Amino acid sequence: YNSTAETVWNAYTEASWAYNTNINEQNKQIMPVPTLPSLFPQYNNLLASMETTYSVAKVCRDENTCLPLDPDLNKIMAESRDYDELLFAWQGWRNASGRELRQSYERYVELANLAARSNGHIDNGAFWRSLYETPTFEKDLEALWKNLEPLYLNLHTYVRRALFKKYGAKRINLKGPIPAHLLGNMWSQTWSSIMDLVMPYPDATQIDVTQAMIANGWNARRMFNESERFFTSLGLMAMPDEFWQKSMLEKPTDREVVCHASAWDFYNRKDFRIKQCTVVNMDDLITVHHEMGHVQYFLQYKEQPISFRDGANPGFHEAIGDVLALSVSTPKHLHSIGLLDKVEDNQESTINFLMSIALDKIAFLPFGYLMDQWRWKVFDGRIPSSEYNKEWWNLRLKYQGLCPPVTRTEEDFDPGAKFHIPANVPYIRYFVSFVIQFQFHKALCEAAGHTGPLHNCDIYESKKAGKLLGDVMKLGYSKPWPEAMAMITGQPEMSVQPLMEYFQPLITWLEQENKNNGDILGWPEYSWMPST
Ligand SMILES: C[C@H](NC(=O)O)C(=O)O
Ligand SMILES: [Zn+2]
Repeated sequence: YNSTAETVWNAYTEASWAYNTNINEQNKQIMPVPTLPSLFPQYNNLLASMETTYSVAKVCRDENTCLPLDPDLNKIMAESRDYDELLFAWQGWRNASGRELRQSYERYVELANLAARSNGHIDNGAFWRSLYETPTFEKDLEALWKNLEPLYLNLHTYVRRALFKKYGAKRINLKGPIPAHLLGNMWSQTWSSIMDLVMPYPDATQIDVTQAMIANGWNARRMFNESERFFTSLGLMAMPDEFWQKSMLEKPTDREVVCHASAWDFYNRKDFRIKQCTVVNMDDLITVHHEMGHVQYFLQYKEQPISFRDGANPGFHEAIGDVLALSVSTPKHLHSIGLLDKVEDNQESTINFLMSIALDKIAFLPFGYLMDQWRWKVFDGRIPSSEYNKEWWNLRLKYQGLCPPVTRTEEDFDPGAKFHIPANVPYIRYFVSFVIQFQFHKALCEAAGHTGPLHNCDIYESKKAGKLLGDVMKLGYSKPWPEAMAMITGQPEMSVQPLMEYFQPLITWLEQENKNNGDILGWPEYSWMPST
């Protein structure tokens, strides 16, 4: 089986790569040709066409200026502070992507459930959850969220106050949800792009790495080289030559591609690639480490039988790169690679630094949690297609405290405006990753002999930390993930304690700040919407 599967999976992956890096009819046909005797050629075709619709969608200002998501609309969402310009990009993207996908998605749900049932699962959501081999998985996740919710509520209240200062009372209700297009990101999933609006201490150290990267002439290749250097500094593996020859590290100018970053295993133990439309900024430097973490995992488990060439659970695979990025993001490390001119070790700089990390890591948690809450209910029928968008916004309100800036209807299909929905990529893996990556970080910091606050830890050059991580990656999917968890952290469970420890100084500061401002946590005026 192993040798046959290697051949067949390699062929399919090559065909899929050809299509993802050059979207055209011919490559699409080659991909659904059932290299695997697939029962569902129409299923493969439907998946390909949904991913194509998403990846080629553009928003036109006028007949000769049409903007793709990557990099143009993402840049507007991150940098514009003009309420109406942000609304143009936000609404335009949902019209061009989500709306166009609603019909296909309804068919996809039927076929995905059919495929899952043909493999013995009650529905596709059950199949996705089965990969965690944890009977109490949903209960465990809810318990993690309940522990994290107070942290998110404090951040939400603080950011809402800052946006109130910027956009005023007509657009921000201090007792209501936040309009979803003002958070610096197309999906409001990470908020670090609005750090300038929420900076706790503007006179203290502020980490604007993007300017430094540009000023120091960084390019995509440099970003990947820096990431590789961090991995090898831990005694982990360098990228094989084929990686540098065959990866797509920048957006081509002569063809359509799927820009959403991804890492690829070609199942021949030699060929591993990343496809990323890299932009020179801090966000993408973190993404580079995220994707390189996937390739490191591929390299570490490549001698496993093909059935075990996967993460201990999907969350493990998403966490590896992010763990290293936690070290790279420290002022100390950024200074050592010439991206920060001075490191100040005082309370104000610490709060600024923790805020910049929290705007990505804490802000993300409710989004990471709700994405598959919505899909699990779609797959098991609790959310009928007639309520796709209503239930999506109910979850966005319940967990993220967001509201749409303009009225939504069932003509819209806002979940379809997020890559993973049309691309059939599960998402709870990122919620799991954002919790366990702090457990891994704490364990590796201890192995590296770090003393002092967890948020200052940089495991750079620690061979002990590298060995701890490498030994677990070598297992791949061959052992139950609690065993892998225990190998790293000394205990088998997911826990929010390391995350809370990391952010403790900020938690204290946020609680005090919100009290000083007389602000409430949450959004009791839940039906409020901004006046258009
Ligand atoms: C968090 C998730 N990361 C990824 O797809 O690699 C995302 O981008 O939405
Ligand atoms: Zn990933």
